[in-house]
Amino acid sequence: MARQDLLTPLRAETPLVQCITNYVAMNVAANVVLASGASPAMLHAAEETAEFTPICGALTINIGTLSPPWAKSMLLAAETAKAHNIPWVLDPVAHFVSGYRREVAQNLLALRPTILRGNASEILALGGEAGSGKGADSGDPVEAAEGAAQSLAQNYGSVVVVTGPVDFVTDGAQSLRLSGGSEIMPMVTALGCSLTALMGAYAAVGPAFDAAWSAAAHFKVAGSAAAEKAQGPGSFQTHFLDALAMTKPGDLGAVVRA
Ligand SMILES: Nc1ncnc2c1ncn2[C@@H]1O[C@H](COP(=O)(O)OP(=O)(O)OP(=O)(O)O)[C@@H](O)[C@H]1O
Ligand SMILES: Cc1ncsc1CCO
Ligand SMILES: [Mg+2]
Repeated sequence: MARQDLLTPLRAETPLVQCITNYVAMNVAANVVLASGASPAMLHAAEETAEFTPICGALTINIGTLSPPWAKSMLLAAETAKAHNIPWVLDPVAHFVSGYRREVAQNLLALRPTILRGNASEILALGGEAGSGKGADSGDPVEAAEGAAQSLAQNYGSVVVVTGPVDFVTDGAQSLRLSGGSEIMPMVTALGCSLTALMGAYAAVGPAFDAAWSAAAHFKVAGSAAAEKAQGPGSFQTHFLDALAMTKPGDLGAVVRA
């Protein structure tokens, strides 16, 4: 029997999601969350966290264009979300490229994110294994990071998602894979960051494991549909937003594999 996705509650509840993300992804991610059926707010000032984070359905944190004031906001927002039982998602972009970034990523991970999403190189390195990441881009196959994903899930109580040609989702006990999408997707910047934001939206309306695979499946379904119409990375972006909006509840289970 097909798994029940969370697209119906997402569109019914249109949750407010605080997305602390990088300068590259801000606009892309806000459009992705809106097109999919939720309400993004790209607020990151530490001074606003105490009032704003508690009224959100979820929080997402992406360290893509990290600097000290942002790191302070991220840690404060994650602590606030935890204190209010609000689900939060961590995207440790390129955390292995510097000691500073590694340290901030570890401090955030220690706050036990509800969902951790990264590409294979990011998840391998978080698990303490050597990878071949090139900045924000992955240089490793998803399968190579499955063991690290399972260990991280068990150690931090998080659902861990590794994205790539086939996505891997695990909570340390149960795992599944998602096929589909398009080879054009890694040629468009910030789609992974946008998926992280969408995972927050889904986490606001259902359990973490279902939220993680529903969001990842929404991207796979819309990515396949957009690729049929796109002529390249430029037109793909437009078709992808349209396809996210046109995806229907019940469409998502089709890309799930054991
Ligand atoms: N070769 C591929 N074929 C199909 N889908 C892909 C492929 N590569 C990535 N994707 C999809 O693209 C989306 C983004 O995943 P990706 O692993 O590229 O994130 P990322 O490296 O963190 O991206 P970024 O840092 O640019 O935001 C996911 O939905 C993933 O399933
Ligand atoms: C290209 C890039 N550089 C820092 S963050 C980002 C967006 C994709 O992760
Ligand atoms: Mg990324």
